[in-house]
Amino acid sequence: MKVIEARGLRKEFVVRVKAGAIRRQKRVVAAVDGVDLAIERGEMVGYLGPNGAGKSTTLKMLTGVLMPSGGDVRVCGFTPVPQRVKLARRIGVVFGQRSQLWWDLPLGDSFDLLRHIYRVPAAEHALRLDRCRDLLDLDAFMQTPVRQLSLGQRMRGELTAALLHGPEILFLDEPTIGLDVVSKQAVRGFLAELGEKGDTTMILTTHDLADIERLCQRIVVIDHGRVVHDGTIQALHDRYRSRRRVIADFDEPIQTDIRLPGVELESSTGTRLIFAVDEVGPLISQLTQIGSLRDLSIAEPEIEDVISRLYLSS
Ligand SMILES: Nc1ncnc2c1ncn2[C@@H]1O[C@H](COP(=O)(O)OP(=O)(O)OP(=O)(O)O)[C@@H](O)[C@H]1O
Repeated sequence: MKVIEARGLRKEFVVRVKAGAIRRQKRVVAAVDGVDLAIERGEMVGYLGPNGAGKSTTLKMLTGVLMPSGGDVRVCGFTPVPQRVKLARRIGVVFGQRSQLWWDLPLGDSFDLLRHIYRVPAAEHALRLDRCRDLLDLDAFMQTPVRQLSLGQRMRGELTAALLHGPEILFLDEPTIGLDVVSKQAVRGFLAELGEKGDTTMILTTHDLADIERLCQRIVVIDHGRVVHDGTIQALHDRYRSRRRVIADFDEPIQTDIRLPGVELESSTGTRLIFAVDEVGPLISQLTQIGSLRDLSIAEPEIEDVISRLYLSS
């Protein structure tokens, strides 16, 4: 069952641009320019794109914060802006840059208030909160006013706040931005576990590709407001012919003129040779013949490489 369906989704903004020394002219820019999106229940989708590509604007339209300029959109069967109140009960939102907590109240009091706002039965609320307290280690700062929390603590609080009413879809805009390594791992681990249960759909924007590798089976890449890729990470590697790297270290400085189909020498620095390869086997048998091999490692293609190539080419 599809929980998000968008066809030709579009958002235009009117901006003022310089036209001469003093004069400013109005110009219409399409931040989102005809996006089609169909997301099934339980999917975890990474929504990627360079700065200004239109990611946040899309999420704002899907969550009922912004009115689209064109196209059709349904989320959980609702049209987001006119049915925003009904939709709010079915979705959870975490915008890394903004808070849904009460700054002056202890974190735990924000959770109580949210229970009343969403009218969640006490037992259900307690069950979900217990789980978050446990998995996100909240106990040490439940009584701390939100304004005194560190960013990592606050983000764990934000995630909890977004989940207490049991949403079907979780929208996450940069959920790990600015977090240290440990907090990032805690947040990713928590989201991965939530995703594995299969009843929460997640759509997440991030510039941290480790989030995507850990969490998303599918990625949608947007640039200049248009979708330029929609599929698995593997499909992206296939499309851009991402190749594995073979790193060979020799006991003595070495030069080689190995020529094999699908093998390219990327760098040669003294005792180290680095190759980009389609197939590892034939190269390795040649390497063992040309010198005394000290160490050999094979690196899988980096998602960063392929995404940056995609941004550059679109
Ligand atoms: N309220 C607004 N008024 C005018 N232009 C806007 C407004 N909001 C966004 N834009 C423009 O729309 C485009 C898309 O912005 P958006 O915030 O959706 O990008 P993004 O992909 O989320 O970027 P980032 O990765 O930097 O957060 C940008 O060019 C931005 O300047």
